Amino acid sequence: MTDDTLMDQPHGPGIAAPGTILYVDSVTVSFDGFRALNELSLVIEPGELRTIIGPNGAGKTTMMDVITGKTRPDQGDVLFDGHVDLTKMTEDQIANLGIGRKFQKPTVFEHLTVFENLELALKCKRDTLSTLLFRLSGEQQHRIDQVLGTVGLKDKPRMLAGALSHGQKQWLEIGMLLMQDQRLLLLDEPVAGMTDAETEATAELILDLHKDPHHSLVVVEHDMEFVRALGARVTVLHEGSVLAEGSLDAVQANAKVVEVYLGR
Ligand SMILES: Nc1ncnc2c1ncn2[C@@H]1O[C@H](COP(=O)(O)OP(=O)(O)OP(=O)(O)O)[C@@H](O)[C@H]1O
Repeated sequence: MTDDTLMDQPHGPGIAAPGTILYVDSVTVSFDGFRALNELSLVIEPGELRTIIGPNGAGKTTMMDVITGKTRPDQGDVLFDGHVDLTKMTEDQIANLGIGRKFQKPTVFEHLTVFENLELALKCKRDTLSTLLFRLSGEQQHRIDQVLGTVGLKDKPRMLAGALSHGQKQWLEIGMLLMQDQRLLLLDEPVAGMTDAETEATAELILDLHKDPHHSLVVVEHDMEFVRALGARVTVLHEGSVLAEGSLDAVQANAKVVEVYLGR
Protein backbone atom coordinates (compact mmCIF):
# COMPACT_ATOMS: atom_id res chain seq x y z
CA MET A 1 0.00 0.00 0.00
CA THR A 2 1.45 3.40 -0.91
CA ASP A 3 1.57 6.47 1.33
CA ASP A 4 -1.02 8.13 -0.90
CA THR A 5 -3.58 5.40 -0.40
CA LEU A 6 -2.99 5.48 3.35
CA MET A 7 -3.60 9.22 3.43
CA ASP A 8 -6.97 8.57 1.78
CA GLN A 9 -8.21 6.75 4.87
CA PRO A 10 -11.05 8.52 6.68
CA HIS A 11 -10.17 10.61 9.75
CA GLY A 12 -11.60 10.44 13.26
CA PRO A 13 -12.14 7.66 15.82
CA GLY A 14 -12.04 4.11 14.57
CA ILE A 15 -9.69 4.81 11.68
CA ALA A 16 -7.24 2.14 10.65
CA ALA A 17 -4.05 2.12 8.63
CA PRO A 18 -3.37 -1.56 7.96
CA GLY A 19 0.19 -2.56 7.19
CA THR A 20 1.75 0.35 9.09
CA ILE A 21 3.63 0.39 12.38
CA LEU A 22 3.37 4.18 12.70
CA TYR A 23 0.80 6.33 10.96
CA VAL A 24 0.90 10.08 11.50
CA ASP A 25 -1.74 12.04 9.63
CA SER A 26 -2.23 15.81 9.53
CA VAL A 27 -0.81 16.38 13.00
CA THR A 28 -0.62 19.95 14.21
CA VAL A 29 0.95 21.14 17.48
CA SER A 30 0.87 24.82 18.41
CA PHE A 31 2.76 26.61 21.17
CA ASP A 32 1.19 30.01 21.83
CA GLY A 33 -0.10 30.14 18.27
CA PHE A 34 3.23 29.05 16.71
CA ARG A 35 2.90 25.78 14.76
CA ALA A 36 5.80 23.51 15.74
CA LEU A 37 4.08 20.78 13.69
CA ASN A 38 1.95 21.85 10.78
CA GLU A 39 -0.29 19.11 9.40
CA LEU A 40 2.58 16.63 9.55
CA SER A 41 1.94 13.29 7.84
CA LEU A 42 4.32 10.34 7.92
CA VAL A 43 4.00 6.57 7.53
CA ILE A 44 6.49 3.98 8.80
CA GLU A 45 6.08 0.39 7.69
CA PRO A 46 6.76 -2.61 9.93
CA GLY A 47 10.47 -3.49 9.95
CA GLU A 48 11.41 -0.19 8.32
CA LEU A 49 14.46 1.91 9.16
CA ARG A 50 13.75 5.62 8.56
CA THR A 51 16.01 8.60 9.05
CA ILE A 52 14.55 12.01 9.83
CA ILE A 53 16.60 15.11 9.12
CA GLY A 54 15.81 18.80 9.14
CA PRO A 55 17.27 22.10 10.28
CA ASN A 56 17.04 23.30 13.89
CA GLY A 57 13.47 24.01 14.87
CA ALA A 58 12.00 21.84 12.08
CA GLY A 59 9.82 19.94 14.58
CA LYS A 60 11.77 16.69 14.94
CA THR A 61 11.70 16.62 18.75
CA THR A 62 8.06 17.72 18.84
CA MET A 63 7.21 14.85 16.48
CA MET A 64 8.92 12.37 18.85
CA ASP A 65 7.08 14.00 21.78
CA VAL A 66 3.73 13.45 20.06
CA ILE A 67 4.47 9.80 19.23
CA THR A 68 5.50 9.05 22.82
CA GLY A 69 2.57 10.88 24.42
CA LYS A 70 4.62 13.70 25.96
CA THR A 71 2.80 16.28 23.84
CA ARG A 72 -0.83 16.09 22.75
CA PRO A 73 -1.53 17.23 19.19
CA ASP A 74 -4.15 19.94 18.58
CA GLN A 75 -5.38 17.86 15.66
CA GLY A 76 -4.50 14.84 13.58
CA ASP A 77 -4.18 11.09 13.97
CA VAL A 78 -1.29 9.05 15.36
CA LEU A 79 -1.72 5.28 15.13
CA PHE A 80 0.58 2.48 16.26
CA ASP A 81 0.42 -0.93 14.63
CA GLY A 82 -2.28 0.17 12.24
CA HIS A 83 -5.04 0.81 14.77
CA VAL A 84 -3.92 1.89 18.29
CA ASP A 85 -4.71 5.59 18.81
CA LEU A 86 -1.66 7.03 20.59
CA THR A 87 -3.24 10.45 21.07
CA LYS A 88 -5.49 9.00 23.78
CA MET A 89 -2.74 7.25 25.76
CA THR A 90 -0.32 8.21 28.54
CA GLU A 91 3.47 8.04 28.15
CA ASP A 92 3.59 4.87 30.29
CA GLN A 93 0.86 3.16 28.28
CA ILE A 94 2.70 4.00 25.05
CA ALA A 95 5.99 2.62 26.40
CA ASN A 96 4.19 -0.56 27.47
CA LEU A 97 2.76 -0.94 23.98
CA GLY A 98 6.29 -1.41 22.64
CA ILE A 99 7.46 2.08 21.68
CA GLY A 100 10.87 2.97 23.11
CA ARG A 101 12.64 6.32 22.90
CA LYS A 102 16.27 7.14 23.37
CA PHE A 103 16.98 10.77 24.06
CA GLN A 104 20.07 12.54 22.76
CA LYS A 105 21.85 12.43 26.13
CA PRO A 106 22.41 9.00 27.67
CA THR A 107 20.23 8.34 30.72
CA VAL A 108 21.73 5.13 32.09
CA PHE A 109 22.03 4.49 35.84
CA GLU A 110 25.67 5.46 36.34
CA HIS A 111 26.08 3.89 39.80
CA LEU A 112 24.87 0.48 38.59
CA THR A 113 26.85 -1.97 36.48
CA VAL A 114 26.17 -2.55 32.80
CA PHE A 115 24.51 -5.87 33.67
CA GLU A 116 22.37 -4.30 36.39
CA ASN A 117 21.17 -1.61 33.99
CA LEU A 118 19.98 -4.28 31.56
CA GLU A 119 18.44 -6.28 34.40
CA LEU A 120 16.58 -3.21 35.61
CA ALA A 121 15.24 -2.56 32.11
CA LEU A 122 13.87 -6.10 32.11
CA LYS A 123 12.24 -5.61 35.52
CA CYS A 124 10.65 -2.32 34.45
CA LYS A 125 8.72 -4.27 31.86
CA ARG A 126 6.97 -6.17 34.65
CA ASP A 127 4.22 -5.18 37.07
CA THR A 128 5.15 -4.09 40.62
CA LEU A 129 4.38 -7.32 42.46
CA SER A 130 6.28 -9.55 40.07
CA THR A 131 9.17 -7.03 40.15
CA LEU A 132 9.43 -7.50 43.93
CA LEU A 133 9.53 -11.26 43.52
CA PHE A 134 11.74 -11.07 40.46
CA ARG A 135 14.54 -13.60 39.96
CA LEU A 136 16.36 -13.89 36.64
CA SER A 137 15.46 -17.08 34.81
CA GLY A 138 18.09 -18.84 32.74
CA GLU A 139 16.34 -17.60 29.64
CA GLN A 140 16.44 -13.99 30.84
CA GLN A 141 20.10 -14.33 31.77
CA HIS A 142 20.70 -15.61 28.25
CA ARG A 143 18.79 -12.65 26.79
CA ILE A 144 20.98 -10.20 28.75
CA ASP A 145 24.11 -11.96 27.43
CA GLN A 146 22.69 -11.74 23.91
CA VAL A 147 21.95 -8.03 24.24
CA LEU A 148 25.43 -7.40 25.72
CA GLY A 149 26.85 -8.95 22.55
CA THR A 150 24.54 -6.99 20.24
CA VAL A 151 25.49 -3.62 21.74
CA GLY A 152 29.21 -4.41 21.90
CA LEU A 153 29.50 -4.62 25.72
CA LYS A 154 30.03 -8.37 26.06
CA ASP A 155 33.29 -7.91 28.02
CA LYS A 156 31.94 -5.16 30.31
CA PRO A 157 28.96 -6.57 32.28
CA ARG A 158 30.55 -5.77 35.66
CA MET A 159 31.75 -2.29 34.76
CA LEU A 160 29.91 0.64 36.34
CA ALA A 161 27.86 2.38 33.67
CA GLY A 162 29.34 5.69 34.83
CA ALA A 163 32.80 4.47 33.79
CA LEU A 164 31.76 3.76 30.18
CA SER A 165 32.68 6.09 27.33
CA HIS A 166 29.95 8.35 25.96
CA GLY A 167 29.39 6.02 23.00
CA GLN A 168 29.24 2.93 25.20
CA LYS A 169 26.60 4.60 27.40
CA GLN A 170 24.50 5.26 24.28
CA TRP A 171 24.80 1.60 23.26
CA LEU A 172 23.88 0.46 26.76
CA GLU A 173 20.76 2.58 26.59
CA ILE A 174 19.84 1.03 23.24
CA GLY A 175 20.42 -2.33 24.95
CA MET A 176 17.93 -1.32 27.64
CA LEU A 177 15.29 -0.69 24.95
CA LEU A 178 16.07 -4.13 23.52
CA MET A 179 15.60 -5.72 26.95
CA GLN A 180 12.13 -4.19 27.05
CA ASP A 181 11.43 -5.81 23.71
CA GLN A 182 10.31 -2.55 22.13
CA ARG A 183 9.04 -2.90 18.57
CA LEU A 184 9.32 0.71 17.51
CA LEU A 185 12.62 2.34 18.48
CA LEU A 186 12.87 6.13 18.31
CA LEU A 187 16.49 7.30 18.46
CA ASP A 188 17.13 11.01 18.86
CA GLU A 189 20.58 12.03 17.52
CA PRO A 190 22.23 8.78 18.68
CA VAL A 191 25.73 9.75 17.47
CA ALA A 192 25.88 13.32 18.81
CA GLY A 193 29.17 13.71 20.68
CA MET A 194 30.57 10.36 19.52
CA THR A 195 34.03 9.76 18.07
CA ASP A 196 34.22 8.71 14.40
CA ALA A 197 34.88 5.10 15.43
CA GLU A 198 31.89 5.12 17.78
CA THR A 199 29.71 6.65 15.06
CA GLU A 200 30.68 3.88 12.64
CA ALA A 201 30.00 1.22 15.28
CA THR A 202 26.60 2.79 15.98
CA ALA A 203 25.68 2.64 12.29
CA GLU A 204 26.61 -1.05 12.31
CA LEU A 205 24.54 -1.61 15.46
CA ILE A 206 21.47 0.06 13.95
CA LEU A 207 21.85 -1.88 10.70
CA ASP A 208 22.14 -5.04 12.77
CA LEU A 209 18.90 -4.21 14.64
CA HIS A 210 17.25 -3.48 11.30
CA LYS A 211 17.95 -7.05 10.15
CA ASP A 212 15.37 -8.24 12.68
CA PRO A 213 11.92 -7.60 11.14
CA HIS A 214 10.52 -7.28 14.69
CA HIS A 215 12.19 -3.85 14.96
CA SER A 216 11.07 -0.67 13.26
CA LEU A 217 13.49 2.20 13.76
CA VAL A 218 13.13 5.96 13.41
CA VAL A 219 16.43 7.81 13.72
CA VAL A 220 16.62 11.61 13.99
CA GLU A 221 20.09 12.79 13.05
CA HIS A 222 22.09 15.81 11.87
CA ASP A 223 25.30 13.89 10.98
CA MET A 224 25.03 13.31 7.21
CA GLU A 225 27.90 10.80 7.07
CA PHE A 226 26.02 8.69 9.58
CA VAL A 227 22.75 9.13 7.67
CA ARG A 228 24.55 7.96 4.53
CA ALA A 229 25.97 4.93 6.34
CA LEU A 230 22.44 3.88 7.35
CA GLY A 231 21.36 3.94 3.69
CA ALA A 232 17.71 4.28 4.70
CA ARG A 233 14.81 6.29 3.31
CA VAL A 234 15.17 9.89 4.50
CA THR A 235 12.37 12.25 5.50
CA VAL A 236 13.22 15.95 5.58
CA LEU A 237 11.19 18.04 8.01
CA HIS A 238 10.91 21.80 7.70
CA GLU A 239 8.64 24.17 9.60
CA GLY A 240 6.67 21.28 11.05
CA SER A 241 5.89 19.48 7.77
CA VAL A 242 7.52 16.97 5.43
CA LEU A 243 9.52 18.91 2.84
CA ALA A 244 10.89 15.90 0.95
CA GLU A 245 11.27 12.14 1.25
CA GLY A 246 13.45 9.59 -0.55
CA SER A 247 17.04 8.37 -0.70
CA LEU A 248 19.69 10.67 0.79
CA ASP A 249 21.01 11.41 -2.70
CA ALA A 250 17.51 12.29 -3.90
CA VAL A 251 16.71 14.64 -1.03
CA GLN A 252 20.16 16.27 -1.19
CA ALA A 253 19.51 17.00 -4.87
CA ASN A 254 16.09 18.48 -4.11
CA ALA A 255 16.14 22.25 -4.71
CA LYS A 256 13.76 22.97 -1.80
CA VAL A 257 15.98 21.01 0.58
CA VAL A 258 19.13 22.76 -0.63
CA GLU A 259 17.47 26.14 -0.12
CA VAL A 260 16.35 25.28 3.42
CA TYR A 261 19.81 24.10 4.45
CA LEU A 262 21.96 26.62 2.58
CA GLY A 263 19.62 29.59 2.88
CA ARG A 264 20.07 29.78 6.66
N1 LIG B 1 7.39 23.89 24.70
C1 LIG B 1 7.57 24.76 23.71
N2 LIG B 1 7.11 26.02 23.80
C2 LIG B 1 7.26 26.90 22.79
N3 LIG B 1 7.86 26.60 21.61
C3 LIG B 1 8.35 25.36 21.47
C4 LIG B 1 8.23 24.38 22.50
N4 LIG B 1 8.81 23.22 22.04
C5 LIG B 1 9.26 23.50 20.80
N5 LIG B 1 8.99 24.78 20.46
C6 LIG B 1 9.31 25.40 19.18
O1 LIG B 1 8.83 24.56 18.16
C7 LIG B 1 9.74 24.52 17.06
C8 LIG B 1 10.13 23.08 16.79
O2 LIG B 1 10.99 22.65 17.85
P1 LIG B 1 11.64 21.20 17.90
O3 LIG B 1 12.44 21.15 19.15
O4 LIG B 1 10.60 20.18 17.70
O5 LIG B 1 12.60 21.25 16.63
P2 LIG B 1 13.80 20.25 16.25
O6 LIG B 1 13.63 19.96 14.80
O7 LIG B 1 13.84 19.12 17.18
O8 LIG B 1 15.08 21.18 16.45
P3 LIG B 1 16.59 20.76 16.88
O9 LIG B 1 17.21 20.13 15.67
O10 LIG B 1 17.21 22.09 17.19
O11 LIG B 1 16.49 19.86 18.06
C9 LIG B 1 10.92 25.42 17.42
O12 LIG B 1 10.73 26.68 16.82
C10 LIG B 1 10.82 25.51 18.93
O13 LIG B 1 11.33 26.75 19.40
